[in-house]
Amino acid sequence: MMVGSGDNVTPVANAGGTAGQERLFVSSLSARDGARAIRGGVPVIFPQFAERGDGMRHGFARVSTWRVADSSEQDGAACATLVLSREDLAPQLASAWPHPFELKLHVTIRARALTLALEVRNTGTAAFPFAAALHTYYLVEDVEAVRIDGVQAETVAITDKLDQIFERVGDTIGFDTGADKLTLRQSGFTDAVVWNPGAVDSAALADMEDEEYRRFVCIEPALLAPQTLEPGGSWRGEHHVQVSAA
Ligand SMILES: O=P(O)(O)OC[C@H]1O[C@H](O)[C@H](O)[C@@H](O)[C@@H]1O
Repeated sequence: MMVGSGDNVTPVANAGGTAGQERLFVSSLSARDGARAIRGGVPVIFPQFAERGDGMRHGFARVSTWRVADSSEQDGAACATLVLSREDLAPQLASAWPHPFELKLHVTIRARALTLALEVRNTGTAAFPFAAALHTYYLVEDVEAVRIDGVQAETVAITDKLDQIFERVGDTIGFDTGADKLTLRQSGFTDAVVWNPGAVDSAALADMEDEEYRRFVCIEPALLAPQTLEPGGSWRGEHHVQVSAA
């Protein structure tokens, strides 16, 4: 599952007064039929990150069909809550991860801001460990113009493939897209992952055009060290994207 997929993409922000400007990248070759994870938007990573675990790569949440539990308009914001629980999983996914759980993704979209809040609840009778991330694909004009501040002491620039984990980051990341500036805030998520495949890896990805790597960067709020959730326990991570300047 991802936010901002395909034809019904919702603009995150009107940067610099440009109405309806798309902010999230979705690859032109991405599967949209649920057969594979969507290459773009905001895939929800749960219950494991990448191959840090013995389950499927990046977990099952991004290849499962979530339910829309609620949608509304409040104070000028469009809101929706999406839910995924064990009962929603395809049988082979459910049998591979035998823990009753509930995920809720609260999405709030304003003219110049997007907030995603992910809640994880243990609805079973035994503790389980999990990791999580919101694998946000930001659309940019030219990845080489991107500058990222706040994940390490120095500004991060992307000149080739970059796949880097930044542990224990602060709660605010400055993201200069090259065209304008976004402020990213996160809570609950302790880490951040920055990823761009570069030319060589991009060419090897079946669900991306060879040159599309130039058009995005992933900056992913993440909880990488597996967290143990006791029965009845819950965890919440928030991700807030704000257009701060044109
Ligand atoms: O190709 P995917 O399974 O969607 O993973 C895409 C990328 O996700 C994260 O950013 C990881 O840090 C990368 O190592 C990985 O290549």
